[in-house]
Amino acid sequence: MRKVYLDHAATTPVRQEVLDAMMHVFKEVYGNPSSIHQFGRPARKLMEEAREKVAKAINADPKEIVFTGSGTEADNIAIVGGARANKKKGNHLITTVVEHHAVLDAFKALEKEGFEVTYLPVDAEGRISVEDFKNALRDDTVLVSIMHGNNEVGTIMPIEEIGATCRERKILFHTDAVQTVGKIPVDVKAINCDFLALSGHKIYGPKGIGVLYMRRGVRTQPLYFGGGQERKLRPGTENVANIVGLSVAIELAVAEMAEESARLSVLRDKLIDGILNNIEETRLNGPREGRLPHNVNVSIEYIEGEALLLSCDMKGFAASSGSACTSGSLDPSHVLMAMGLTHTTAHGSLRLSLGKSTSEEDIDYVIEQLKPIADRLRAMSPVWEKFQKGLPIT
Ligand SMILES: Cc1ncc(COP(=O)(O)O)c(C=O)c1O
Ligand code: FES
Repeated sequence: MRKVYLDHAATTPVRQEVLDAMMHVFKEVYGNPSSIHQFGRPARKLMEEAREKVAKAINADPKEIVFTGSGTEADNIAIVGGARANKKKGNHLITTVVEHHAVLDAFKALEKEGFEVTYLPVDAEGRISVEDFKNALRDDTVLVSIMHGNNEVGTIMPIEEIGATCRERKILFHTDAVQTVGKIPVDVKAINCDFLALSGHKIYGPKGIGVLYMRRGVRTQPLYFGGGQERKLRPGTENVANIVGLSVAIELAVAEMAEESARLSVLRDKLIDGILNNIEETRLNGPREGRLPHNVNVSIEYIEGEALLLSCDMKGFAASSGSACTSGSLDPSHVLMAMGLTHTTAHGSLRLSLGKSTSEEDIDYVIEQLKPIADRLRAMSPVWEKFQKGLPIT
C-alpha cells in the first residue's frame, strides 16, 4: 500500500545533510563547548558557526541568537521572561485566541501572576484585524505576541504592521515563527520584532531544539537557573549535535524556499480543489489567499474526526484533525471554534500538511481515497442521516 505522510506541520523527517552533520558531531566532536581544551574548542567553534548560519537565515546578528530546547521553550522565555522583566513598566499584555498552546498557556500562567491579557479575536479565516490590535493597546501594555503563521489553518498574520506599531510605542513584540521559517520569508528586521521563536523539527532538523531570537538591547528574565550557557537564558550543557543539525536545516530550508514553496502551493491548491469538488458538504478552513504553502485544512461535515483519521491511516496516509479526542482536551480545536465553526464542523476537520516528500501522485491518491472514506463513514453517521432528511442537527 502507498504510504503518504501528510503531517509535516506536526513534524518532519530529518534530512540526510542534517543527519550527516549531526553524526560528525556525535562521533568526532564530543567535547563540552565550555571546556577550553582541544576537545572543547572544536565543539565551541561548530556551535558558533551554527549560530552564524541561523542568524543569517533570519537576518539577525549572531549575538541575538539563543539556542533553546524547543520552540515551546523559546516562546516561554520570550513571553514569560519578557513580561516579568518589564512588570514595573506595565501590567497589560496582548496576544490572540488562535496561538499555539506554547504561547496561550504561557499567557495563562502570567494571568495567575496578576498580568492582564487581551486575547484578540479572529475573523472566519483565522486572521486578526490590525484595527482591533490598535484598539487593544493601552498605556500600560508591555508585551505583544502574535504568531506569524497558524499551525492548524495556515493563516498568515499581518505581523509587519503590528511590529512597526509596537516599535513606535516601545512595546516588546514577540512572534512565533515555528510554522513559517522555510515556508515564507522570515526577516526579523522587516518584521520589527524583539523576540522570535523557531523550531528544528518543522524544517527537517532534529526534535528538541529551538531558537529564540532576541533583539540586541532587549531584556528578558531567565526561567531556568544553572550555568552561564546561552547568556544564562538557557543554562545547561549545549546540545551541540542538535544545534549543528538545526543550523544545516535552516540554511537549506531558506535556500530552497522559493522553489519548494511554489511547488507546494500548487499541490496544496490541487488538494483543496480535489476535496471540495469531489466530496459534497465539505469546506475549506482558513483562507485561500495568504495561506501557508504546506497547509490544507478541510471539514468533511457530519463525520467524526477520530474515525476519519483512522480510516485515512488504514489507507496509508497520515493526517491530523481538530477533533477533541486527538487534541487530548474536551473541546474541539480552539482555533476552529474561534473562527466561528460549529462543533460538528470542527469535529469533521482534517489537516493535511505537505512537505518535501509530497508528490503529485500522493495528492491524486488522497483525493481518490477520501471520497469512499467519507461515503462509508457518512453511511454510519446518524448526523448525516438527519442532515439528509432535513432534520435539525444539534
Ligand atoms: C506554531 C507553533 N508554535 C510552537 C510549536 C512548538 O514547537 P516545539 O515542538 O519545538 O516545542 C509548534 C509545534 O507544534 C507550533 O506549530
Ligand atoms: S472526533 Fe473525537 S471528539 Fe469528536
